[in-house]
Amino acid sequence: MTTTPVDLSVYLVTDTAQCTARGRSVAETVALAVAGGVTAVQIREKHATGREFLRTVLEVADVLPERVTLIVNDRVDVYLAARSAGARVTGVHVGQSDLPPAAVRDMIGEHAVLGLSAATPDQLRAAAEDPARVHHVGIGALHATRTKADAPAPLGHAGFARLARLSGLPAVAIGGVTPADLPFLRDSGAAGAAAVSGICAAEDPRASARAYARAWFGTRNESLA
Ligand SMILES: Cc1ncc(COP(=O)(O)OP(=O)(O)O)c(N)n1
Ligand SMILES: Cc1ncsc1CCOP(=O)(O)O
Ligand SMILES: [Mg+2]
Repeated sequence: MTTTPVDLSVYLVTDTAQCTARGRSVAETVALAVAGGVTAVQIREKHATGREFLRTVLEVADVLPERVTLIVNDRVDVYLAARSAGARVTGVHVGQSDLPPAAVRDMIGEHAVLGLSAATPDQLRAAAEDPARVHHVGIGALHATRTKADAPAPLGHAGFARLARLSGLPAVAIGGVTPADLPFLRDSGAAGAAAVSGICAAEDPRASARAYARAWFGTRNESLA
């Protein structure tokens, strides 16, 4: 059983209110961020109706090149509806209070990518052992964040590195992540770094995404030089 290969290195998680406050739609923000070098995008909608959420996913899928992974936060029904509509969506991200991985896996099928939030050694162990084949974990909060009111307490670099070492699955850092964190995260074995406000609330999402991509890849990738 295989899941789609994905590159989570520079992972944009969207926030509609932050995009709107900058006078841009989520899809416009994503298009700029992709031009700047993000490799994965998660659509996260905490206040939208199902219909609005689906519309946003379809709009984003339309502007995404095939190489960029598209993940739906929380809503398996929205993921399934987007797939039924022919959109290229890669998977779903759920947290510890959302549907359990086994229920999600049953609905999304064997090939879809399943991400799970984990903030403790027990949660990491359970994720790695879960027969639902969790693909990767989101570990946070790295730093304090104003984007998610109920985010777990900040781990700091040392706390993240300890959890990433314990994780049997690829680990993405989230929560207050800035480009300055990326060399440390990469060196501590993270599979990627996720950012919301650092890109959605930026004056120039393309330049901001580029700063994350350069910090992660260096100038190995000539298009980022
Ligand atoms: C990559 C990534 N990691 C963690 C989260 C947080 O998910 P969750 O704990 O379910 O919280 P909400 O995002 O649903 O508020 C994430 N979304 N992405
Ligand atoms: C969704 C989520 N999960 C843990 S922290 C967080 C929000 C991160 O937002 P920001 O990158 O703006 O700090
Ligand atoms: Mg969730």
